[in-house]
Amino acid sequence: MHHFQYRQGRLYGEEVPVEAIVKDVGTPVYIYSRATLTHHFQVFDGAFSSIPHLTCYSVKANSNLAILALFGSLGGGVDIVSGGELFRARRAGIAPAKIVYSGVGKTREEIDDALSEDILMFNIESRQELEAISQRAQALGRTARIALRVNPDVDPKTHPYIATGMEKNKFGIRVDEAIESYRYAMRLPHIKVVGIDCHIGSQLTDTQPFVDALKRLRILMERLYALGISVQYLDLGGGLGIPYADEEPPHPVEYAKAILKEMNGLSCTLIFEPGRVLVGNAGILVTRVLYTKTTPTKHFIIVDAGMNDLIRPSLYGAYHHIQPVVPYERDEETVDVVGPICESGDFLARQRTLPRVEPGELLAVMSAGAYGFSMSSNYNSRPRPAEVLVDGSTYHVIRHRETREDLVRLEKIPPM
Ligand SMILES: Cc1ncc(COP(=O)(O)O)c(C=O)c1O
Ligand SMILES: N[C@@H](CCCC[NH3+])C(=O)O
Repeated sequence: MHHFQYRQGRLYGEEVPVEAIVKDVGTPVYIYSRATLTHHFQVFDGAFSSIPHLTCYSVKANSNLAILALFGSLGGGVDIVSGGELFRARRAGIAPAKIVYSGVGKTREEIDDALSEDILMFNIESRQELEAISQRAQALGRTARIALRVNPDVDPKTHPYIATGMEKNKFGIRVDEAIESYRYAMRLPHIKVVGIDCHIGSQLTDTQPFVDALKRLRILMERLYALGISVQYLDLGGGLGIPYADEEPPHPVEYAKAILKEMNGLSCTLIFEPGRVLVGNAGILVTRVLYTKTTPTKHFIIVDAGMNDLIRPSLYGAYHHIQPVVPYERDEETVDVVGPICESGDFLARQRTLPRVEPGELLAVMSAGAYGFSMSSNYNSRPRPAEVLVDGSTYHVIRHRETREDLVRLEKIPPM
């Protein structure tokens, strides 16, 4: 369910015509719907209302302060993976007691910042990291609450670049090393073992891998319990997929049912780190057609958004539905929708059947709310797009379009 629908032949974000936003803000522009974001959060969070839990939105999916503040206002916490994300979360008013910190490469400076903020929990990904956090906590006179991120070695059946819970991935600690690591953690000064964590991958379209991972974590928890180590938090990560094309991922309620069934009376507070499922279909990227071009083998639609603005098609071969902002009856053709970047890998769609579009026309790239702006870059010295949050019949620019001055702001020419 999302709030980007046609009304009287024009695409709207909630009550606002997309063309009106473009007239004001230009293209390319990311547009998000507050009603959709709110609905998605409430459905996900509400699905677990029968047990103690904390929904920690995964900041990397879309890191705009307005989005973080919105989820914060709905009772959410956050999952962070860097000092930059910690800074954003705090700036958006997220309480440290609702922040969990994952990631394989936390630096000393980042660890110190998170210790000083007294976040809820570090999700530890290696022995060396555990030692580093213990040392820093001791040096700062703090106690670090920790969970070990366990790699349960289950196949999430997703794109290999975004599978994280298999033995060959860099993430987490192997299940058979976990017991020893927990015993070790219990002996370390200034470390308080409070949880167990896993995150097996992203864009999962089946509940089974989540259930399989939970089964393995349960067994581990029981073994830990037998050794006198009990944990208060069970963090199951994120990963629930969304429909981009014809995928049929489980509804959050179905996902919750499968998890709650497998919990089977296990008593602890569940933590979730959903990203994509909350924001993916709550955002679109609007781009303008610059030119069309036909070669002996192809029709190209050249638009003003490129792989620097939305890298998912180029990086993962990901599908994003593309539709005209003002649709009307016309012939269709099979096209490549490409950007202005000087790379043949710069495309938003390949071999796609679309209505025959004209230069100047607006296209909406759907399902662009997750890993869209947050993965954008300035490649080819392109200022990054504006971001807009629609709220009923009004809208707010929640990030201004970058300027050319922004591009060179941090650069300096040394004496020549
Ligand atoms: C540790 C961790 N938690 C949560 C997420 C969010 O994943 P998703 O956007 O698939 O829900 C990710 C990204 O895959 C992650 O690496
Ligand atoms: N960036 C990926 C998801 C990666 C999740 C990070 N752990 C995507 O666009 O699908």
